[in-house]
Amino acid sequence: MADHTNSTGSDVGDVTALLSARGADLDDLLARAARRRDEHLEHEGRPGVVTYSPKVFIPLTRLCRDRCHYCTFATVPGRLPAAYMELDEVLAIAREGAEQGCTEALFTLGDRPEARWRAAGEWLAARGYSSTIDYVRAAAAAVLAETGLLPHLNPGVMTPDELAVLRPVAPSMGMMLESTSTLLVEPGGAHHGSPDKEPAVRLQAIADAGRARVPFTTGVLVGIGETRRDRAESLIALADLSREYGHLQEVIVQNFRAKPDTAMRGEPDAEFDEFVAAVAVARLLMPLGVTVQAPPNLAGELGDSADAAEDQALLLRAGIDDWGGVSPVTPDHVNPERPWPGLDELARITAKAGFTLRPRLTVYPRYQRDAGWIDPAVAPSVATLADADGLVGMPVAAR
Ligand SMILES: O=c1nc2n(C[C@H](O)[C@H](O)[C@H](O)CO)c3cc(O)ccc3cc-2c(=O)[nH]1
Ligand SMILES: C[C@H]1O[C@@H](n2cnc3c(N)ncnc32)[C@H](O)[C@@H]1O
Ligand code: MET
Ligand code: SF4
Repeated sequence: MADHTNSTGSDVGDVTALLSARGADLDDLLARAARRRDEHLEHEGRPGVVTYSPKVFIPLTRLCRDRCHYCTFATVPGRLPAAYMELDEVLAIAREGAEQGCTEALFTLGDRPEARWRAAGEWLAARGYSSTIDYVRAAAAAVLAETGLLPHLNPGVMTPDELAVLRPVAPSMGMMLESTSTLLVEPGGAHHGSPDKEPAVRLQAIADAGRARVPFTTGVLVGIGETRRDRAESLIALADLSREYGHLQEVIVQNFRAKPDTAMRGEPDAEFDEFVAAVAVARLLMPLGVTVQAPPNLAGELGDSADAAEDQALLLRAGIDDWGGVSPVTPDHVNPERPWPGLDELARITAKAGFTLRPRLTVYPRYQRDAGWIDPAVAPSVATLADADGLVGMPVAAR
């Protein structure tokens, strides 16, 4: 096999060419991707169904040892009331989510802040936690026990030991690959100063999650300075990991949106056609059974709901089958300037494209059906929320 051909036979050059499709070629690409999505939904036993996860967002800590140039989430101790949220604050958000019909508690946080910030280490030590991951475990266990919401853990790079510790308190976890580009870690690149964004480290962590049999969410961030070829390599790498371990339940294709207070504030947002082509290529490369997700709140010009609706329709044409977590309670703390569309609006746009919008759990139906994916300690919590299809049954508050 030639160097440029990966193990599953996708040629990096061919995939790169697909990513540059425009005009009639882009229309063809989208049509192929849409057919593949329909085949995927048929394969999963839910034809015509596009999903979302009703969630609350729990930003357990906004301190981080990394310095991604696009990120507005990470900050310094002086700008925060405390290094971490207290357990009662976490539970208050989860309880409100339960009342509003949410089934997911998304824990998204900075990577290993205690390695950089004294305030983080002190906060943890004062409460008897040995690390951020140790506190994530405690907070997820409390949410599960007190509210029934299912934790989806997105704490950055996890070691095999950490995956093992977290598995009993969460039916699913995730971490974006972002990109396989090593250039981004060099001076001037978006990942310079972010040791956890080293591509080899991230690929290893995703493989480790597969070996630990954790239903896993990953994806790529489009428009952070990577080339089309990098993007092709990134998506091929994810398809390969999916084939090897079977743990990739969903691949997120997320478009970079410049934030005012970040190093990349002056960079243009990802061009939408460029992004949509990446969504379609992700769909064509992933094995059947892998969901392709794009967030609805990063579509369209800020504040222009007609434009957002147009972009969302384009994402459905490009083969997505899921909108990710959408919250009636909390903002998207990663993209705080971008509010969630209302669920009625999202259902309308989804219906206009010919699909039914349905809520799902953090862990997809096939991982509930197949043995060995969900830890016995958390399986009853999943079963309580799931309907016969493995999607959301009754809202938590109604139980
Ligand atoms: O609201 C957000 N949710 C994000 N999610 C959550 C996602 O929308 C859902 O929680 C998952 O689909 C699980 O249901 C992520 C989850 C991951 O595992 C990895 C990355 C992300 C990124 C975001 C994000 O930027 N904003
Ligand atoms: C949680 C995930 O959010 C994504 N993320 C972080 N910052 C931005 C941004 N400015 N625009 C879009 N996505 C972003 C990264 O992919 C990260 O892994
Ligand atoms: C706001 S990013 C949240 C998760 C983690 N810090 C990562 O980048 O992977
Ligand atoms: S994107 Fe994640 S890892 Fe990077 S600085 Fe922000 S919180 Fe830290």
